[in-house]
Amino acid sequence: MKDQLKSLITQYFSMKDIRRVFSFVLPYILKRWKAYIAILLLLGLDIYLTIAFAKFYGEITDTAIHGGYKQILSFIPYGALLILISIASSVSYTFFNMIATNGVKMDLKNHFFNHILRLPSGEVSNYRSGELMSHFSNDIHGVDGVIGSSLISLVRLPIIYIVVFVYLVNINLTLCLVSLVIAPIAALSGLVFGLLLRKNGRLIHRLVGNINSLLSETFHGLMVIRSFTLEKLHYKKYVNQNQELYQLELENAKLQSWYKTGEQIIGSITFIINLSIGALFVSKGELTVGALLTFLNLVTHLFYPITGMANVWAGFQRSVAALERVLDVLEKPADVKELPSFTQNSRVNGNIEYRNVTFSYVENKKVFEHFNLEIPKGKVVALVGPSGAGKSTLFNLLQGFYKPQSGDILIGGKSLQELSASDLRSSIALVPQETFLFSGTVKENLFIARPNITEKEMVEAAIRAEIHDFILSLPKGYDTEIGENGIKLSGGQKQRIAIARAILKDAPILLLDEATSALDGETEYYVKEALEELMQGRTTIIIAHRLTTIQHSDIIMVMDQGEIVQQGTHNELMKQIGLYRKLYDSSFSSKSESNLPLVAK
Ligand SMILES: Nc1ncnc2c1ncn2[C@@H]1O[C@H](COP(=O)(O)OP(=O)(O)OP(=O)(O)O)[C@@H](O)[C@H]1O
Repeated sequence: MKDQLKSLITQYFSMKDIRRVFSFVLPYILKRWKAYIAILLLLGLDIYLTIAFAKFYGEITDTAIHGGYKQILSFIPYGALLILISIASSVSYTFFNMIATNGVKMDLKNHFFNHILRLPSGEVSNYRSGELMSHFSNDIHGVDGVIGSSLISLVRLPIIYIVVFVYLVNINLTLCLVSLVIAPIAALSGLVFGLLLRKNGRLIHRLVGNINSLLSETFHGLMVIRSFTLEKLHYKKYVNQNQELYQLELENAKLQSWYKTGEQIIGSITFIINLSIGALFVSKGELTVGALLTFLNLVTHLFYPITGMANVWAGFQRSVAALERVLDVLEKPADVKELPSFTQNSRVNGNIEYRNVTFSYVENKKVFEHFNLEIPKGKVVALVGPSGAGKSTLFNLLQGFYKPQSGDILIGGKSLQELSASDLRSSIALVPQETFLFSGTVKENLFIARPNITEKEMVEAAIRAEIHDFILSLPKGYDTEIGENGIKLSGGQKQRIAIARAILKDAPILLLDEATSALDGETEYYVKEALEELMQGRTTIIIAHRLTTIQHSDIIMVMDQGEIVQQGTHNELMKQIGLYRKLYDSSFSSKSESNLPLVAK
């Protein structure tokens, strides 16, 4: 317990975390420097107005006591001017503070999104999507504590304290010294409060991240949850996490209300003591009523800058707790400098060569060791092999999603290391097993293939992919909404959209991850023709499951445990005793030849 408290206190005063957060937000603050300068100037005005108003109350009171009606009237224009300036200052302050706070937050979110898009695939797959969402929806907002008005308070509070102190010493030194006794109490209570809030803040951010992950997983895996009747279990999990969050937030609210009450009590005590002593001075004629009023008006400024500074510090702590989760992601090195985008002119083509490649996703579990494979330009190569042989990994490596630990991958003699992600990925069209459709129309989903696609090209591609008639049968044809918010397509329909995308991308290298079940016999017949046409003149690698595809490929590579164990044409391989024949026989024993899922799973 003692050690825990000690480490909490050490953390609380550790400048390392604060420095980490500041060095991160500083460039964003500097980008909005005009707004920050404006806020600083307005703070000067605010300090002037604070003193001016207090002086105004005092003087008008003394005039009311000693002077006449006419003299009081002469104060009115000055008072009105002060009010006008105060309104203008407050409106401008809100405006500039909005720019300084929300502008920084906007830039930060953009940067964060950009960074995630550039992170290596292996890194991103380690994060739960709900957790990443939570960084955007929750954690980044924690930056409030170190930017905008919170940051300006670092300058504002000490200045206001000094200015008011000097001004009040001039009014009455004794009263001023009495007020100073309160300062240590205010400082201590502020620090304790910040310490406790930091601890809770960390727990709350972590819990919100977990809750978001649970929600995201639940919605993504709803079918699995339903088929395994996990609804009750997931509901209980959610309720428990929510309850935990509620307790933490309740604790936070209690802390804050205690702190506010304490602040009010100390403020009231200071006020009463000052009023009593001040009244004594007034009765002795050492102080005018107006001067006492001015003093009482300003004395809170000897108190709240201290608690305010403690609050700012607590705000820093909360921000550190929230932002360290974001920083953990941001400090991971990105894969590419620029966000990749489609390039037409610097696409690559040629023989594809995996040269002495050693690769593992996780340490000590090599998928490939000194792996070699050459795929001739313009040929169709089918990869077959049992599950886990490394077929998909070959695709991942070729597209640069993962980098080999040693060895090299070359296209047309050029190492992938020399190619930009834009050039590499613009050269490859992938038809995956599972097609992802974005929320939007059919047209939008086809147009993502590359920029500047014409309507004519789009329709031609859809006709070739045997999906045009189906699209026309949809309520709004190519303008029908599909994806999450729209009409749901079958696996086969989605795959044909993916083929149309590949046709439109018109890339020199084609990667097909054949689905075993997405296409029925009839559709396959049509799609096969489209695919065969698409493969013409392109270097094609197919993770093949169907006999028809395998038979029409130029070379079949049989893979097992990260190695090519056999290669040749279908007829050549059938003559050999080996894995290919084994896979073929086991698949054939129960299936008809026309639509054959060949690869053993
Ligand atoms: N993202 C990943 N992280 C860690 N290991 C992975 C990852 N993806 C694949 N693996 C592992 O790498 C090995 C090769 O997997 P890969 O997906 O390339 O096989 P495959 O031949 O395509 O299998 P399938 O036909 O079942 O898709 C497997 O042992 C698998 O568990």
